[in-house]
Amino acid sequence: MKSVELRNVTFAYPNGYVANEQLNLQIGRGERVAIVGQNGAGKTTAVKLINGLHKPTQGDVFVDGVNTKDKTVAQISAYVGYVFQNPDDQIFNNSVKSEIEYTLRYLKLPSKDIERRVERAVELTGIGDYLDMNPFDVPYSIRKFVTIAVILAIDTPYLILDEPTAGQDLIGIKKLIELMDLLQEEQKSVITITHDMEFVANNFTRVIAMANKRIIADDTPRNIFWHEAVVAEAKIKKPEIGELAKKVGIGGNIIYRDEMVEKLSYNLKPSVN
Ligand SMILES: Nc1ncnc2c1ncn2[C@@H]1O[C@H](COP(=O)(O)OP(=O)(O)OP(=O)(O)O)[C@@H](O)[C@H]1O
Repeated sequence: MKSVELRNVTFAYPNGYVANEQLNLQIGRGERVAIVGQNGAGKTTAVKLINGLHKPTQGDVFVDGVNTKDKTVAQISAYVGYVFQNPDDQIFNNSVKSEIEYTLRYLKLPSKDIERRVERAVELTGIGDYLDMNPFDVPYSIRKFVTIAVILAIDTPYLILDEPTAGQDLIGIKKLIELMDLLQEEQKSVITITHDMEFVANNFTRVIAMANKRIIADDTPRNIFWHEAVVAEAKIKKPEIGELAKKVGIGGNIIYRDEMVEKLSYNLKPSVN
């Protein structure tokens, strides 16, 4: 099966700080996965292992069966695209268009192909009005879409989005969801780090919870959000509806508004007897 896989992976930064311990994880093509957990749990470190920016101190990372230790970051980035948490850490060209074109030119793709890829990435991210602007002059929410467009144009089978909803309004979030749906239809994998639990509950079926350098759960949103020990250890919050259901003592491990409405209307139905 084509997948990214972490096998018994431990990673220590050059200063000796161990940020990931004994990670085991497999994500197949076409899967959509959310990684959640407290600040400093090791989420960003883990995804940087997937795209080869970090190489494991112990254990192995495979991308479609190839060990990342045997490849350069540039080689792996043709398979795994990483959209940084902060777009300013990623952007270095002086126009939006040249930012999107940069890697494609580096890869020496034919100009017709570059044009086609840029056009598609721009259309999918809706940034057509900003192409000639300096990326640092466009609003933060758009700048994030510029960095997403860069990765879309490279057309990698795996995409990592670090905090994609941060700084986005409802329109931006809707655009992101449409994008993730489309990528999934194309059998591409989207791996998303996020602190936005509503976004997780509504858009993912697989959630990986991290705490203290380790993966502590890999399950559905409902099982994650109603596993109180996981919620406490990963320091995550249930989606608001889940919190409310817990407060008012409604059973059923609710995490969605519709479930809440259904449960409440059922409870309020007059008894037949
Ligand atoms: N270059 C580095 N050198 C040493 N320690 C680092 C380095 N980068 C990160 N760390 C440490 O590794 C730990 C894990 O960081 P990481 O960024 O992976 O966490 P995270 O779960 O993504 O957190 P957040 O949600 O805040 O982004 C943190 O304690 C962080 O301080």
